[in-house]
Amino acid sequence: MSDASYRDAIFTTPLDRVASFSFDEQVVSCFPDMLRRSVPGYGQIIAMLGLMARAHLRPGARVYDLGCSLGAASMALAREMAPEDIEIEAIDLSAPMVERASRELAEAFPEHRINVNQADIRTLDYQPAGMIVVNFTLQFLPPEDRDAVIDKLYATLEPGGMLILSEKIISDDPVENAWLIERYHDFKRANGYSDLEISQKREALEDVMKPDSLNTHHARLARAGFVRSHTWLQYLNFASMVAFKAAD
Ligand SMILES: C[S@@+](CC[C@H](N)C(=O)[O-])C[C@H]1O[C@@H](n2cnc3c(N)ncnc32)[C@H](O)[C@@H]1O
Ligand SMILES: O=C(O)C(=O)C[C@]1(C(=O)O)C=C[C@@H](O)C=C1
Repeated sequence: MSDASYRDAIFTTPLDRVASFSFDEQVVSCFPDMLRRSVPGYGQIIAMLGLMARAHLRPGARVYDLGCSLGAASMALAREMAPEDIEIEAIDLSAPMVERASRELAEAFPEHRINVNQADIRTLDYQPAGMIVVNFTLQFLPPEDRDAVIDKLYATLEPGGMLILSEKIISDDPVENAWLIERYHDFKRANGYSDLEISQKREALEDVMKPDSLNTHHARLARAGFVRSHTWLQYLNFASMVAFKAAD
């Protein structure tokens, strides 16, 4: 497969039956364009990851990139950190994502210690880490599995460790929620998606992606043991949170 990135045209034609969204070859081939045009704040979040690592990571510590897709977060971390200062474990369940991410990361950062593995973040055998990035991945797990994953990530972090959790969110206030979704659809239209593409994508995601509210996320983080968590970015119905484990 070529590494070229194509324009996302997956939902441009009317479909008799819209299949559930999955991270297959078709999505892989247009994924950077899809993220850029579909996730408000995506570029800003990625750009901050290296700076967060610089500010908080113990030199040489392990960092997990969970649901790494094509490795954009790992790339941002490697760009900012010297090879001896970071060891990256990038994990994804999708074979085509892992195949392409491992090739591109090895080409771009031959000196860095970056392992890309196909695995389920719910059952992964985690090793101690200083930082964990979960960028738009938790939302794809069944809601009943999310508490246990966050508990595992808490246990994986070293004292003083940091979790970055980015997610599509809902608002607990129905009026605010409807407004955010309407403006999000405006955002997509402004980025070249048609009404048909927007509605078919929405249908495809309905059964596979169930966003939580920020309150639910922060309550889950607190319950897991994180000493503090806050939302460091919100752009429409997309947000990124940071959570810290207490230093010993
Ligand atoms: C929206 S994408 C993540 C984008 C990526 N983190 C970035 O910043 O560019 C969600 C990814 O999570 C992966 N994923 C979904 N469920 C997973 C699971 N249980 N274990 C590992 N990866 C999973 C998908 O294959 C997909 O590549
Ligand atoms: O297009 C949407 O409606 C989205 O929610 C965007 C979103 C995401 O939030 O992860 C959904 C699926 C793809 O992984 C890329 C982006």
